[in-house]
Amino acid sequence: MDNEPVIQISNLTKIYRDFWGRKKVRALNSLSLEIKKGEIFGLLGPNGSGKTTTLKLLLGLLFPSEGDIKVLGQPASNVEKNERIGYLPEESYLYRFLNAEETLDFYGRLFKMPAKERRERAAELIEKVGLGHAKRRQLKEYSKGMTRRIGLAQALINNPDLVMLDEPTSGLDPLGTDDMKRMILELKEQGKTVLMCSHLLADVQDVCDRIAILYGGELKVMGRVEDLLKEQDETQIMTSRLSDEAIKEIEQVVAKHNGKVGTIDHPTATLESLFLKTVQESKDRPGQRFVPDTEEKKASE
Ligand SMILES: Nc1ncnc2c1ncn2[C@@H]1O[C@H](COP(=O)(O)OP(=O)(O)OP(=O)(O)O)[C@@H](O)[C@H]1O
Repeated sequence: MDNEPVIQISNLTKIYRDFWGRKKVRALNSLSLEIKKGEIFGLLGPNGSGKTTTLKLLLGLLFPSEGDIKVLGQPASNVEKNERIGYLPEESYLYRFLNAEETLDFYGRLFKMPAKERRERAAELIEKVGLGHAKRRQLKEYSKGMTRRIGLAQALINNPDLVMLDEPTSGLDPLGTDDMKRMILELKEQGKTVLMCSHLLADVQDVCDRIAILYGGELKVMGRVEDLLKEQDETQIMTSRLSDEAIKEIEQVVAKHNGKVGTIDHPTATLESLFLKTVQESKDRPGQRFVPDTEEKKASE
C-alpha cells in the first residue's frame, strides 16, 4: 500500500539527563510527524535543533522521555526492525584498513547474507556508487567524497525499505552531489522511503517531497516543498528571448488586466550547471579549453 506510514512519531519528547539523572537538555519537545512509504522526507533545522536525536530515537539507540515512535509498523525499541533500515551517519565510522569489497562483505555478514548474495550485492553497489575503479583500495586512502559513496553503499547492503541519511551530500563536489541526488531519487523509484537530514538546502529542495523544520527541538514548519515555496501572489512566465517591442506589448496586456510587471530579465544559469558542463566538456574534448555560451562569445562569432 503506497500510503502506508513508515514512520509515525507522536508527542515525542527527549530530555538528556546528566550522570545524576538531573534534566540537562530538552532536545525534542512534543514532536509529531508521519512519513509515508515512497516519500523522500527532509528533516531540517539549525545545529542542535534535534535532528540527530530524532534519527537515534528512530533506530532505537536512544529511548524517548515521552511519546511514541513506530517504524515500519513496529515500536522503535524493537531492534529487529533495523534489519529493514539503512543508515548513513554524519561521520564516517567505517574500518580504515578494509577496502570497499571487504567493507561491504563485512556488513553483509552482519545481516547474515549468504556468501554468493553478499558478493553479488557488493559488486552491484560498488558500481552503482561509482567506486569500481577503487574497490581494492583501503578506505584510509579514500577522499571525503569517496568515503560518502562507500557509506551509502554500506547503508544499502541489506536492501532496506527505509533509508536514513545524515548529511548525505556534505563534503561532495558538485559532480558527487549530483550523483548522490540521483541515487536518492532512484531509491524513491524503487519504492523505498528516505529520511534525510541536511544543512545544504538546495540539495534538499532538489530531492525532497516534504520537509519539516525543527527549532529548539520543536516542529516549526512541515509540508510539501512545492507548496511551501510557491509564491502565492505572483505568476511567472518563461518564454524564448523576446524583442523590446514584444516586451512593451506584454506590459500593456498585463496593465490591461490590472497586473504589474515586476522584473523582466534574461535568466542566468547556475554556477553549478556551468561547473558540470565544464567537466563534461573536458571529458568529451580533452586538451581543449571550454568556452561557455556568453554574450561575448556570440558577439565574436
Ligand atoms: N548525549 C547528549 N547529552 C546531552 N545533550 C545532548 C546529547 N546529544 C545531544 N545533546 C543536545 O541535544 C540537542 C539536540 O542535539 P542534536 O545532535 O539532536 O541536534 P542536531 O539538530 O542533529 O544538530 P547538528 O545540526 O549540529 O547535527 C543539542 O542541544 C545537543 O547539545
